[in-house]
Amino acid sequence: MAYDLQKEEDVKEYIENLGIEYRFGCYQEKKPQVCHLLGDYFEAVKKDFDKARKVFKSNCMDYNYGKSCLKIGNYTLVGKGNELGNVPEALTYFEKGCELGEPTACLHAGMILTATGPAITTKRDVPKGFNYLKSGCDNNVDMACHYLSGMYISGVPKNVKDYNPHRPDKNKNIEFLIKPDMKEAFKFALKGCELGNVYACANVSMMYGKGDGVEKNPEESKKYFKLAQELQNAHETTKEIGIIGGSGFDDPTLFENQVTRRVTTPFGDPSDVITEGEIKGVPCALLARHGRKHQIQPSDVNYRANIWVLKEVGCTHVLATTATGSLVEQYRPGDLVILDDFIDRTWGRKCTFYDNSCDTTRGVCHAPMRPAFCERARQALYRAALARGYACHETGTAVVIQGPRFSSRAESLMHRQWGGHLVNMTTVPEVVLAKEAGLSYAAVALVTDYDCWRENETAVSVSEVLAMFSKNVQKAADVIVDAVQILAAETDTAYLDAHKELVKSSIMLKE
Ligand SMILES: CSC[C@H]1O[C@H](OP(=O)(O)O)[C@H](O)[C@@H]1O
Ligand SMILES: Nc1ncnc2[nH]cnc12
Repeated sequence: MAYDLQKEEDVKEYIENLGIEYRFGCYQEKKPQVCHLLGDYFEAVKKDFDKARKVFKSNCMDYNYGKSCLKIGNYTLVGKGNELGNVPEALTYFEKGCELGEPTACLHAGMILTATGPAITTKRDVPKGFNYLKSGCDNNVDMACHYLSGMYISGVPKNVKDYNPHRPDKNKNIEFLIKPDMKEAFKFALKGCELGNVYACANVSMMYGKGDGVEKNPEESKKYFKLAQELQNAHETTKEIGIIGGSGFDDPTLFENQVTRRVTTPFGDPSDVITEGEIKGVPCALLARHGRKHQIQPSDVNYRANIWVLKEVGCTHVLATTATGSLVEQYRPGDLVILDDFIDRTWGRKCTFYDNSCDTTRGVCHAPMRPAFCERARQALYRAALARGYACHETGTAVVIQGPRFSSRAESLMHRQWGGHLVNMTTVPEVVLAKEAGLSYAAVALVTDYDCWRENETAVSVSEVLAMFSKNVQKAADVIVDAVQILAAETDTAYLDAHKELVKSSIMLKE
């Protein structure tokens, strides 16, 4: 029958029939391509992730369909709901997917096998991982080529602990599994760039500029720099929105068509995998600030890698959640607050990209902190909260303490006197680094407790924070989901350029 897809009833019927057709094609006719479509249907239309997972798994294992192996690998890597990800199991699916000719699965298998860092639970096998990455790159996965290029730029040490990323001169005598080789690095960067990877183009430009692995050529350097800029701008107008989930907030089921990627950065590994997908059609990327198992304490979070990775996957905005204590009576547990300022009480955290540890961020960056947060992103969060009818305060100053301990009573009273409304442990340096990265950044705080300043009341505890957060987490999720839509619908994006210009004008660099 012919459907008029302008009509709601026809669309509904069409979608139902599609489900029937896919079930028939998969269960009766046993066609793997149709089973994959059925999995997508369960995931994207029915939002029934358990069914989708079962279909993808069986289609990978029983019918050897590579694309389904990639899907079930991603599901297994991220975990779902309260179920945690299982990296070794995910790896088996990616390896199988790669062997079945699905090149993105090769990228994921290669990244897992070569990755290092606290979140890695698989045995490192660099030669095997290298081969997977090579196969991904040979089959035109730009990120695989970029990753290989990075391996050759720095070399891959046999023992990661021997390696000093900031002092190349100290690495001369250590044993490498892959020796630094700028010629190879250039070859892979060039291919990554040709495939449209902005960071690979930036590396090609750098190598031509310095004569690293290729003859020095300022003209070519400029050409590739321009290409990198163009690719970056093209990315940025697509408005991918990064979400940093704080304590109690890391729900990838918000996403449609999700894939996960384990991406590293010049500043080390981010807290966990990046989950990319869409929220009602808007491209988004989610990162759990403390890792999905909440295994990283506030002062050990690699904030630089977290912000960098979101920028690297193409985010223009970052919306963050944070669980906060209240320092004033009117900000009650359960309320939302859109942060507009902070007082920094942290110490020893890496709070700038511009410390000469990375070639792409040279000079000294004196970023202005008034306003600290992006006003447009803040307003999007606030409008979203109001439209939902949630108790939400339009402004609030967060005192950011070092943690992991909570404040003493005397400190809490002092923070109140300073004019703080809220207290947490993570907004600095996250907001500062987002500013340096030229991103539009805002944070919705969920008030979980009254810290410890009130007379005759027990002091805050982790169980209180988590219980309050989980009771109200839906509010934070709703506000983020709606703010994503508001930001994506905006046509005047001059403020995004202003963020980037601000960074440029804040950098001091003598040529
Ligand atoms: C779990 S209690 C303290 C912890 O909660 C907040 O985390 P996040 O900002 O990531 O939501 C607070 O900043 C502390 O890190
Ligand atoms: N009272 C508090 N102090 C610091 N961080 C917090 N996160 C939630 N409540 C907090």
